Amino acid sequence: MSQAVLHVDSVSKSYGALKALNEVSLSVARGEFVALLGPNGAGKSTLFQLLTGLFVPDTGRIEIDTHDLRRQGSQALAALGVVFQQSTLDLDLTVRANLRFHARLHGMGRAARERIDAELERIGLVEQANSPVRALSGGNRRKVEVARALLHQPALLLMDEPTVGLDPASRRALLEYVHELRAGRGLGVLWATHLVDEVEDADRVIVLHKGRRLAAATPDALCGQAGTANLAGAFLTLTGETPRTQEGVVS
Ligand SMILES: Nc1ncnc2c1ncn2[C@@H]1O[C@H](COP(=O)(O)OP(=O)(O)OP(=O)(O)O)[C@@H](O)[C@H]1O
Repeated sequence: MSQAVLHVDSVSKSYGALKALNEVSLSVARGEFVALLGPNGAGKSTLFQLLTGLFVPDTGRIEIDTHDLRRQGSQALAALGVVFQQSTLDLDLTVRANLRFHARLHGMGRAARERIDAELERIGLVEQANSPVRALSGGNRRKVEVARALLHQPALLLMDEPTVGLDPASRRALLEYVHELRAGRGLGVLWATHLVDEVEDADRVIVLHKGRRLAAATPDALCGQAGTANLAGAFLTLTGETPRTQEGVVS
């Protein structure tokens, strides 16, 4: 496998008596799209909070683009782009102003303007650059968040349930867009979701359940291991929970 842009080694995190993550290990290689599939409460958000440095793991180790998050925090976080579950755009600022604010936070200086123009071009929103974010559709707002996360050219993109609240067409478009980015830029992607149909085209799927990593394999291998015809069946077999898709519960 090519060089890992994310390496999580035996990480645990408890809230009081509740073990939200129990010795979870995983990796993401450069140019790899890894789906983190888990039902509500599996520990996905907790893992993302550890990966973004908001919390510190009780035990275990996290490396981003070969930098230890604990000992080389600035370098590790500089290699990271994040799209959170809840939008963090300022709706009253223009698209460009939102991007400029992020560029300043990353100390991008003169490079910022060129990078902002390049990302606006890529997402096809050059004409909306000076419109307030509030005027954009939900799908386009998400694209602005991805563009923002990529401004400083990270090696790893974290997406925490990024399609929540989007209509089916916008969900598909966002997923396809991130798959293209991964292929075109050699970007490592960790995409957390509770929807099985979002992980079908992933290079690898990691199944997280009640804080434990139950499986990590290609979608085909996962079905093979579970002895099922599709991922929904594999998810049910592995977790005992009813799988969900964009359309709702799989019957
Ligand atoms: N700050 C907290 N204090 C106490 N318990 C928490 C806290 N945050 C999460 N938990 C618990 O830890 C477990 C994992 O939650 P987490 O939010 O990481 O899961 P998740 O997979 O992201 O689920 P969801 O999609 O519902 O957010 C759950 O049982 C949750 O109730």
